[in-house]
Amino acid sequence: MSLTTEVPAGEAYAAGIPDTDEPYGLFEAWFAEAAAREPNDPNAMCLATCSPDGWPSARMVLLKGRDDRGFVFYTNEHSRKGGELLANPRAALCFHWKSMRRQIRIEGEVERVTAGESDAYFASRSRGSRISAVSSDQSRPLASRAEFERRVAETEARYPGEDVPRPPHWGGFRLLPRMVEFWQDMPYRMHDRLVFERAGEGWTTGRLFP
Ligand SMILES: Cc1cc2nc3c(=O)[nH]c(=O)nc-3n(C[C@H](O)[C@H](O)[C@H](O)COP(=O)(O)O)c2cc1C
Ligand SMILES: Cc1ncc(COP(=O)(O)O)c(C=O)c1O
Repeated sequence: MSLTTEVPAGEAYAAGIPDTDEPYGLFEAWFAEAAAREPNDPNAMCLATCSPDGWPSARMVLLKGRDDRGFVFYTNEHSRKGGELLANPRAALCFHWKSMRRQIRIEGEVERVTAGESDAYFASRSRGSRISAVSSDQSRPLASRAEFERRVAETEARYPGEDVPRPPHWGGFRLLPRMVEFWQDMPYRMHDRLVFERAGEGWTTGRLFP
């Protein structure tokens, strides 16, 4: 069974989302199409977190890994999102691929990835991005751009070689989905929505009114 349909450029899909009994195959099919079509960052997703007293916040992050456990992104744990995730480890993700008129929403609990996973990902980043991560107190007030540039120069001087160690507060989170919803634009706003909810080791599935 094919999980995807060719996207007519700039038009809505004629056919709806195919029935399937688990979400990951369909996610991979849509993600592969997005990677082939989107002009940049097909892995960009909106991450929503919530403070323990109920204030939500949302920002974009990049998906850096996916397996049967969940969806992985990397950030600074001292940031606003990091603090919220550590205090209230529940989150939501939202992909929107404009050229394909598709959305995927994912919700679930969040856990830290292992230090080994974070080390491996950090080591794969460019030297400049590692220097930047070490130099940035992400989400803290910054007096001026010059202050950040001075910090970057100090970090470069401290680590002249390739080895730029991962800060202990910089690492990955994995969202373990308990809900995944696929949304596809259809003519006259008669969109198609296919939702999956975790049920033990498997999934229940159904459609929602658009
Ligand atoms: C397309 C895009 C991708 C981004 N990816 C990440 C990311 O993977 N990790 C990250 O920490 N910030 C990323 N950012 C920056 C965040 O959106 C945000 O500005 C920053 O993490 C601070 O968020 P916070 O104050 O809510 O913690 C990205 C921004 C954009 C626009
Ligand atoms: C501050 C920050 N950290 C991490 C990332 C994750 O992406 P990468 O590891 O490719 O830099 C991004 C991406 O935009 C980012 O802006």
